[in-house]
Amino acid sequence: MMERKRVIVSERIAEEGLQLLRSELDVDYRDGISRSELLDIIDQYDALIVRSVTQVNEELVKKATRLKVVGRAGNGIDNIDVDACTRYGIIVANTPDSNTISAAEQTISLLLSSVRNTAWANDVLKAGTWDRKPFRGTELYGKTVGIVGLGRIGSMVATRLKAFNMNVIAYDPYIADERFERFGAEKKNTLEELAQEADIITVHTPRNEETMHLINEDILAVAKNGVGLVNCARGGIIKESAIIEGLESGKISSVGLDVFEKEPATGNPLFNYSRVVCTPHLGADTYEAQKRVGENIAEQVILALKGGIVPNVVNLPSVLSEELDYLRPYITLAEKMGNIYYQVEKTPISRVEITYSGPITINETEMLTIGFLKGLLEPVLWEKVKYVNARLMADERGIKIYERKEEQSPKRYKNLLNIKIFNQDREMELSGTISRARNPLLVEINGYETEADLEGYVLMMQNEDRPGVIGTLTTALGEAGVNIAAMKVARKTKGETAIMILNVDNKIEEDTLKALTRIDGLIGEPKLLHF
Ligand SMILES: NC(=O)C1=CN([C@@H]2O[C@H](COP(=O)(O)OP(=O)(O)OC[C@H]3O[C@@H](n4cnc5c(N)ncnc54)[C@H](O)[C@@H]3O)[C@@H](O)[C@H]2O)C=CC1
Ligand SMILES: O=C(O)CCC(=O)C(=O)O
Repeated sequence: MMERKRVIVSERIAEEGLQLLRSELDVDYRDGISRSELLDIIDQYDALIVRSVTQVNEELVKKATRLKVVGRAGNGIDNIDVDACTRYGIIVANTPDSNTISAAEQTISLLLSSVRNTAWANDVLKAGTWDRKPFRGTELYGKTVGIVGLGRIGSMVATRLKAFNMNVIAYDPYIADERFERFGAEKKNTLEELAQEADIITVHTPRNEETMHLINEDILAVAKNGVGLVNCARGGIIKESAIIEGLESGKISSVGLDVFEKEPATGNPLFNYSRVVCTPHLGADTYEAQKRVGENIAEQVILALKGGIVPNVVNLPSVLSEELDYLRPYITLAEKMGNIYYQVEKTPISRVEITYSGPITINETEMLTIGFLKGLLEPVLWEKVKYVNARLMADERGIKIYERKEEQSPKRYKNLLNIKIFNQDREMELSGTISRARNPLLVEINGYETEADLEGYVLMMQNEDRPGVIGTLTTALGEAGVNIAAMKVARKTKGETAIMILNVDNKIEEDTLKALTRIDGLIGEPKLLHF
């Protein structure tokens, strides 16, 4: 029986996700495991599932010799060194759509409770004082909310706040104008412009070098007096020391925070301010979101361990799942075409030119190129090359890749992949498509037209185009106990050279291959390829 793959789950995920994992994998559920223990044992696992606390950095990845996939049960990936994972060929997958509704609702909750002093009043009342004076709040009606980052969550916040009759303005330099229109947000070209007009600013960007302390003293200096702030994205996007300054000066009148510069946050100086409402990173903590997140990450990790192409891989181009279903056979085709070169040649490659043609070009073809590169490098790098690091590895080897798309296929096949591989002396040219049964088909090699299945063992050789050569070869194979499943012969000009491509049922031993070279009329060494 095949040994089950092992996954360690280092933070709390929903039971539904755990159940799914247990149906296929050996699961170690170690919520809250110490860093040192995780570092000690990580080399025993094929997969790691984390939330926002576990730091998946180079230190961990280096020790994780078996690790194939890191599943981020959630959205933000700022606790994961994606580049390090990519270098080590580890897939990073997350669940970007599973908790966005909850995060948007938590934003609204923090916004309302901060402008109405709900948490502060709650504390005072429960401590025994009935007093209404200090807690007078402000309405949202007719006010302006400034949304920084109009992505998945920012746009949900926009549509929800419209229902409060708020005027929505937004700053997001990376999206098309059409998106502002779609969510009824007035576009602001600079953060300063947004700050000057907003009564409340809420941030919904990822945290990175560019967005760390995005809202700082300088932005607050141009903001309206009495501005409200909400951060349900990542700690530090609004600079905490600037918030304190603004609260002290009266510039800021309310703050809602779900996230902090340092988490877990205990004893944060912001906790001393009554006008600051805080929650311990609860944006995604609803039953619904956690069920979705848990199930989704479990599905992706299982799929990744089976070698499948996973929908939300962070270190691969994103492809919609319906698109992926259509592209999958072409990715396999590209991978198998790539697999040919180093099984036939031993010379380093300088350049590859790939032309995609036909209706397939409407789609994002990046995954096909990645599949090709993975297949290309596999015979030399074995298991070290994965989809996630294939481009990087090709780059490290100085292989330049040029890609083109043509609407019309130049041949009778609807969709065609034409690949030219150049080494210092010559070029190998391959064309391929997929068959009706959606299997990979090589339709041309170095100008010889053929139709060969790239499956199992494939024998390729050149021969003189004259009577008797094929017969002698097939007899020799038969005598060696090799069964031929399919055979294609192709020539360019009658009487010159031809090529033969044979699908055979079993591996051909070295001695038999050597013996074939002695057949009169065969040119060069026959090559046995395996797919
Ligand atoms: N509190 C919580 O529990 C949760 C927090 N989050 C956090 O919410 C944030 C947003 O998540 P999504 O909406 O899913 O991300 P998203 O990727 O869909 O949207 C982010 C938007 O920010 C924009 N952006 C990037 N840099 C910017 C900049 N310098 N200025 C203005 N806009 C910029 C992008 O163009 C994009 O439209 C992330 O930081 C995520 O980690 C997500 C889920 C739960
Ligand atoms: O609850 C969590 O794991 C954190 C959620 C979050 O911040 C995210 O998904 O980005």
